Amino acid sequence: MSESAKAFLSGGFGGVCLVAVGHPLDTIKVKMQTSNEYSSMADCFRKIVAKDGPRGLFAGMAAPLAGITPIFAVYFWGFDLGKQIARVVEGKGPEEQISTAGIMFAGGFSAIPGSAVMVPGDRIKVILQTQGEKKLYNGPIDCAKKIYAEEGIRGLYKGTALTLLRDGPGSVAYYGAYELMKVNMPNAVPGGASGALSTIFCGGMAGVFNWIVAVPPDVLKSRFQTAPTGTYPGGIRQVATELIAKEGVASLYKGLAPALARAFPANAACFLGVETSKKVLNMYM
Ligand SMILES: CC(=O)O[C@H](CC(=O)[O-])C[N+](C)(C)C
Repeated sequence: MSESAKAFLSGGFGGVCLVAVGHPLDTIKVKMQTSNEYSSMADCFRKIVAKDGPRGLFAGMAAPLAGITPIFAVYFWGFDLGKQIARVVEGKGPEEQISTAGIMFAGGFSAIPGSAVMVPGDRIKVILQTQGEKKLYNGPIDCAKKIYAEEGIRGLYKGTALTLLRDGPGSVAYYGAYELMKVNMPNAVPGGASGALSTIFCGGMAGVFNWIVAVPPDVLKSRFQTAPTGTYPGGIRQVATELIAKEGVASLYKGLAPALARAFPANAACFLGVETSKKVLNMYM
């Protein structure tokens, strides 16, 4: 089996591990980003559980679970493709380590195919996570059908530019941090293999670096994607200027705490899933 196919399959498995661990914290993050009724993560957690029970924390999880496998498969495949491009540009062989700039390039590159598959599922997820009492949508399929009926394919791709703005720089930080930390760990082995503990630490930190960079565009994206059609004719600039004017610059970092709280465990699980499944694939294929 080719390295690209292995990157695709192990990325998909990593994505499943990430959702299983990270979705409840993602729900808290999106609720805090789109409403002012919560004073802290703990307050948000309490209010969700009081209102909807523990199930409330898992609202909208079917869409990312079904969607995250192909999304992470494509991201990790895109990263591998980016590394292959960098390797050719740098004139390196398949076993040779590419430069830091090459890794950063590959990370940013992965956001192009990654965002293309991520946006529709991500829009459905934030809408389901933030729908109030009225429950306009009966799950992800109903939500997708209604968006498509009302807004067409453009509706499903609403927020694409903001997703690229979030995941381009975010993926540079994500893959860059993981790869660079991994080769500098005390137990690092040439070629990249390392123990489970380093994978957990480097994977968790990759998630943290990703979100430090990604939260401001993510706040704008959540606002934009959940606003009624026609609210922001001026696009990204209008979302940003209105948010800053009404709620201050600090509001761009709304949801940072839950994003970081989710980032470490979810991405530690993701990279552990990726590395473990890659080892299994290497053993048998
Ligand atoms: C926004 C997002 O999906 O970030 C991923 C990490 C996470 O915590 O979900 C990283 N990446 C964009 C590289 C897939």
